[in-house]
Amino acid sequence: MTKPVLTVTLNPALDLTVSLSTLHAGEVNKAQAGSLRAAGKGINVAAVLKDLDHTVTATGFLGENNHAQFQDFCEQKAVDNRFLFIPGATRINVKISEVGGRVTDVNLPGLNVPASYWQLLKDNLVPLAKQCSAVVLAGSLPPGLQQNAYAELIHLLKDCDVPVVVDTSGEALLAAVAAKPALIKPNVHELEVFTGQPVTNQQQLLAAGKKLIADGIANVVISDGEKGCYWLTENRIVKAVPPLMDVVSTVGAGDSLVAGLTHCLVNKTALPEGLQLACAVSAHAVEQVGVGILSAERLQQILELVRVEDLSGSL
Ligand SMILES: Nc1ncnc2c1ncn2[C@@H]1O[C@H](COP(=O)(O)OP(=O)(O)O)[C@@H](O)[C@H]1O
Ligand SMILES: O=P(O)(O)OC[C@H]1O[C@](O)(COP(=O)(O)O)[C@@H](O)[C@@H]1O
Repeated sequence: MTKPVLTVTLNPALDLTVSLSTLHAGEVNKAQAGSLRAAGKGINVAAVLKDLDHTVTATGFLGENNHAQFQDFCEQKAVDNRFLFIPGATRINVKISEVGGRVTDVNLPGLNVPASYWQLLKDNLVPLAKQCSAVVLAGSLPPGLQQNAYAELIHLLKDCDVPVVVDTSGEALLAAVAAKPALIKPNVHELEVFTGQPVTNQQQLLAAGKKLIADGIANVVISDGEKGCYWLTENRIVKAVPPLMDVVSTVGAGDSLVAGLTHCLVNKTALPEGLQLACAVSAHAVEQVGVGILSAERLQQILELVRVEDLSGSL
């Protein structure tokens, strides 16, 4: 039996998605539909990995006042639930989804993590990770944690012989990169913040990616919304471009890409096939509210329409 993937969600969220035709800011808006789902980056990654047939263990922090939906999620998806409960309520993030695909996100800071619970999470991490095939650290850091929190976890995981995948932003990403995880997945905006340089074309994007490779990150994947994604390694650069999709909501596209990339790392799927699959998984996410593989047939249809390009010549 294959080993599970461990996902770590330090700052989960209940995503309140409201769908309306057009958002009028500053006015009373009537929504057509709404839903509240267990989410946050690592949880979305866990959901997609399950659909890609991985066993998954999930840890992180949940507020003890409103964890039912997360517990249900783990039960329904058969995810091994190793969350720690902390005082208070998990944040609710609001996603306003308009016809035509525009999404307005309102994300709260999250629940304060007391120092004793952070220590407990770190104490539990290594024994869990030693049984796993990969560890995914994903999402923003909640109040109470230092910006080097992911870097600390990466250092702890060095003894476990598992690839560590990181998806975060800002200072947390900066500190994490210095600790050298196996794979990072910034989007273009996160890359601009990281480098302090504009990334407005492919040349600038590749230059920033190559700098990260030179800094010792083995796999740098840069996502650029509907324009697709790039996977850079020391000796290869591959680009994947998704087909034109009917967008329902782009929330969770990045997390789905991370799940697809983790799947490829664990299965040692070669490039360019790996990026083609991960790109298809992420494009499939925009056809739905939430994340997941709705059917293997649909994923296959999208996969066949993803264009891959080898840019290794520009190394
Ligand atoms: N409108 C879209 N149509 C098709 N695929 C998309 C679309 N938006 C995102 N994707 C896919 O999802 C990936 C991640 O999206 P992106 O918006 O870059 O990530 P993040 O959510 O982290 O900002 C993209 O690289 C692409 O493969
Ligand atoms: O941890 P952060 O950065 O605040 O992001 C949390 C939000 O991002 C999501 O995980 C979606 O992320 P992506 O759209 O980047 O895949 C939401 O479910 C959640 O509300």
